[in-house]
Amino acid sequence: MTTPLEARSLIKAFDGDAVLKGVDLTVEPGTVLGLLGKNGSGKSTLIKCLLGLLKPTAGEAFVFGEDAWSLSAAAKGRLGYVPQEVVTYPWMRVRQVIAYTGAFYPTWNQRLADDLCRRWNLPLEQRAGVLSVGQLQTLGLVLALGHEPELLVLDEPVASLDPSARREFLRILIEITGDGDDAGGRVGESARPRTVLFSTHITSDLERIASRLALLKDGAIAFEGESDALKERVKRIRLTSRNGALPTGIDIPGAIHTTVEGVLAEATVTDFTPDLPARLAAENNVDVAVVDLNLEEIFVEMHDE
Ligand SMILES: Nc1ncnc2c1ncn2[C@@H]1O[C@H](COP(=O)(O)OP(=O)(O)OP(=O)(O)O)[C@@H](O)[C@H]1O
Repeated sequence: MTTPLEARSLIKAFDGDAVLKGVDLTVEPGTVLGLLGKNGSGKSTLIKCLLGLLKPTAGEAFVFGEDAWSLSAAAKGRLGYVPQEVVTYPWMRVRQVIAYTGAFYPTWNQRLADDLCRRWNLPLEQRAGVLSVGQLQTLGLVLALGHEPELLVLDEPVASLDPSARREFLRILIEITGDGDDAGGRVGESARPRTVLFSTHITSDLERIASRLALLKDGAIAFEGESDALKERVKRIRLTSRNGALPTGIDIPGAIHTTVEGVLAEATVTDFTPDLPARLAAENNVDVAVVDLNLEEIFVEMHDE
């Protein structure tokens, strides 16, 4: 099976200012990869370079093994993309926009599109130009899902959705990316593996649906892997002195944000290993407690480094 998306040493600079400084990223078939990064970290830029919508300054991007910059119509047909700002034909009614888009795809599933519109309460007779930002984003999702793409790329897909539309969207995403007998689920009945790349700031959404995470930081991928692996690697540790005083200059390997207050020291470590607590305890005459962090806390810690 060909790799749906790949970036190799991707560099993108605007007016000589590099936003992406050498990104290597492979999105394997069947994965739901959440792309996480601060505002302005380059998530949209990376997505656009990956899809051939922006020309990289250097490096390469591939979609289904094809050079993203000269993508064939066949590869484009296997791909669904929702940009951060959905642009459509304002004078058309929602129903017409959907029919117009569907006409481009031999695999268009109108039943699926109708189903999604119903579930997201899209006003089919409304002119697209007067839709709210959230409704427009929902329409973008219908347009991207209607041809049952193998690869879905979503740039902050839920940013403008209200909580109930967001929940419904995530439910649908879980359905279509479900594996085994449920592949395709009720939405789209094909059993093709679905690969999803989506960028977001909303870490709780990532926690629910992403099988893997990529953290974009300082123009490169700071972490790529299963979210559980990230949680195993990044922990907060609390050291309490056993004799009323902490040694000066405690050396905690991989520590970011160390605070010392009286007999208590706290640090976040980015390369935690199970033997670390016992080692620190023995070396410093302290009691060590390990605190698990959720993705949001990890995101904040790693960016405040
Ligand atoms: N066409 C462009 N010309 C000049 N600079 C650009 C262009 N597109 C993006 N940038 C700059 O690149 C940086 C990254 O922008 P990008 O939109 O990729 O970030 P992002 O991570 O998607 O941000 P957000 O989470 O806020 O959407 C920003 O500083 C932005 O100003």
